[in-house]
Amino acid sequence: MEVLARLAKTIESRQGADVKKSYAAKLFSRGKSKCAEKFGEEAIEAIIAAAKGNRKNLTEEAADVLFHMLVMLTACGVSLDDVMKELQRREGTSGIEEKRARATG
Ligand SMILES: N=c1c2ncn([C@@H]3O[C@H](COP(=O)(O)OP(=O)(O)OP(=O)(O)O)[C@@H](O)[C@H]3O)c2ncn1[C@@H]1O[C@H](COP(=O)(O)O)[C@@H](O)[C@H]1O
Repeated sequence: MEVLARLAKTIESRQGADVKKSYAAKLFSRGKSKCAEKFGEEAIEAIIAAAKGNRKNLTEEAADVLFHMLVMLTACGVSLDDVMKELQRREGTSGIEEKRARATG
């Protein structure tokens, strides 16, 4: 978790940085749609690794997914803290129960 929080801070600090020196800055400079597209590409690569049952490859692709998700969130003005708060709000509520409440409510 500490690594993810540190990475989020590093990524935030790359906004407006030199695109020749920072990959995150390069993505930001291409706009939020491009950041979202890259996240989608990495997610698909993770899906393929999972389907193939390749644990090493899936671990690497999952790291790419998390990195690109943080870039996308930052580009859209959503912080990791915002997402953590949403997860915290959901803590203790079963997904099954939540879905049932949505269907009936
Ligand atoms: N965790 C990562 C990380 N994971 C993946 N990547 C990069 O994500 C890219 C994905 O590769 P692709 O082939 O899909 O993309 P590409 O072909 O380079 O780009 P496109 O032309 O397709 O847009 C590679 O360049 C990887 O190096 C990362 N780049 C940076 N980080 C972290 O982010 C920090 C800030 O990085 P910079 O912004 O580069 O300073 C670094 O210190 C790292 O901790």
